[in-house]
Amino acid sequence: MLSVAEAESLILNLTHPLSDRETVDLLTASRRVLATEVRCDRNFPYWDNSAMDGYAVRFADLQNCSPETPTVLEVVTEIPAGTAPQQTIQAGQAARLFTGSMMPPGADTVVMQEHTQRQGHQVQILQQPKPQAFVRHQGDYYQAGSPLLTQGTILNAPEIAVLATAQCTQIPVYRRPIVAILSTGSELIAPDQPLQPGQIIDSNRYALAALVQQTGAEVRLIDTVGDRPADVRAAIQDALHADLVISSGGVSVGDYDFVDQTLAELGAEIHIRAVAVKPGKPLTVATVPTSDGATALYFGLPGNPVSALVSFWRFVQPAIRKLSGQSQGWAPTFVQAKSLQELQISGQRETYLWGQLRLVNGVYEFSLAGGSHSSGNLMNLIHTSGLAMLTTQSPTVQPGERVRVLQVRR
Ligand SMILES: Nc1nc2c(c(=O)[nH]1)N[C@H]1C(S)=C(S)[C@@H](COP(=O)(O)OP(=O)(O)OC[C@H]3O[C@@H](n4cnc5c(N)ncnc54)[C@H](O)[C@@H]3O)O[C@H]1N2
Ligand code: MOO
Ligand SMILES: [Mg+2]
Repeated sequence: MLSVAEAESLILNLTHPLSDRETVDLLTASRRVLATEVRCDRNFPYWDNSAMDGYAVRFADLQNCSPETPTVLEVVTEIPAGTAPQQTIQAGQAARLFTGSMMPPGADTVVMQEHTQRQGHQVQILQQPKPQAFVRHQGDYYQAGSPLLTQGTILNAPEIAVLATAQCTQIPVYRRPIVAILSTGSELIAPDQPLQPGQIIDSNRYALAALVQQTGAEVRLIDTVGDRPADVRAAIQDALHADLVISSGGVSVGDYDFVDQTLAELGAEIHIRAVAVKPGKPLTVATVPTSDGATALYFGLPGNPVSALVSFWRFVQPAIRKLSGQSQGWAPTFVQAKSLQELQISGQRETYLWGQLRLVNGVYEFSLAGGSHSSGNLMNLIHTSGLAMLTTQSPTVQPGERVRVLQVRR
């Protein structure tokens, strides 16, 4: 059986970023992935400007200014923000200006208003400034033509602000991956149907749809299918129009587990059948030829609700991130946390225990979910924000000891 690390690297090697692009505007760019490098042909700040409401002065005019020995300057012009200075400041002169106002030629320093006393057309400078004080110089923060944003960056508020400032209003991004979601199982009913003995309400469909959306991909729901080979085959063929397929159920060794067999019939190359991980041991990863000559990446997740979610977080989410064109940050985030309880595993599989991860006074703390850690128990998954990882080399963690925790972004 493959180790988790082997499965992870195999999956990432099988995942090829999409190259199709589309254009979005600044208001629809959130969480999209930039498909090109962006440079700006302007400096930032665009021009020297004031960081304070006050007076633009010539530093050379000022000597040992204090309330007792103020320098008196002639205020020859006013420069409201948004206007261009009309006048060069000469020796003995000052300009009234405001935060964001352009610096006038001749002036090199700003004195904040609180350090001045205005008297008609004159201003007294009551405190000696440092040379160039409160001037935000052209190009201090960014020099025209240098790289600004790299291809593959996820666009969040800071990056969108930068794009707006660079006057980049039509933004090339990668198209979102389309992810098909398919639940298999003759026992499954939809949540709005009456429950008959032996049936199970399909929860994986909804959990996986939420996770796929949170990962920035587009969901394509395939009709839930019973454990009949012909139906499973038709459903998988339907799903293969997507870039990536996630099915749940039917990947173990039971008589009604038809996913692997169906994939093989469809010409798939099956790369993974099981991983030494708990929960989530039966995991099918395949590449399947599609009718239009492309290849879809197929994840057959185990049906148990916890196994399906943990497999998604550990293996599928990184693949969707890579598929999306993100240049980095595909891998799950692991942090070192202090365990609040004793953690213990048995058996030979790398094991993930779910619970809550909190940052308390700068230290991550992991609190194990109460109740049964069974892969069929989705009830105590509520509020899960971390999965503590225990390996066969160190199968126990004492309260207060450190443990690696996979951070589940909420
Ligand atoms: N003899 C063995 N039996 C099992 C093994 C094994 O190694 N040998 N592995 C066990 C493990 S571990 C897991 S995990 C499961 C995986 O089973 P399948 O992927 O084949 O899934 P199913 O048999 O179809 O269902 C398992 C379980 O999950 C429930 N389920 C399925 N789909 C959904 C859904 N959409 N929403 C909610 N619940 C779902 C299903 O009713 C079953 O209870 O196999 C073990 N068995
Ligand atoms: O590996 Mo299964 O996912 O433990 O229940
Ligand atoms: Mg089964």
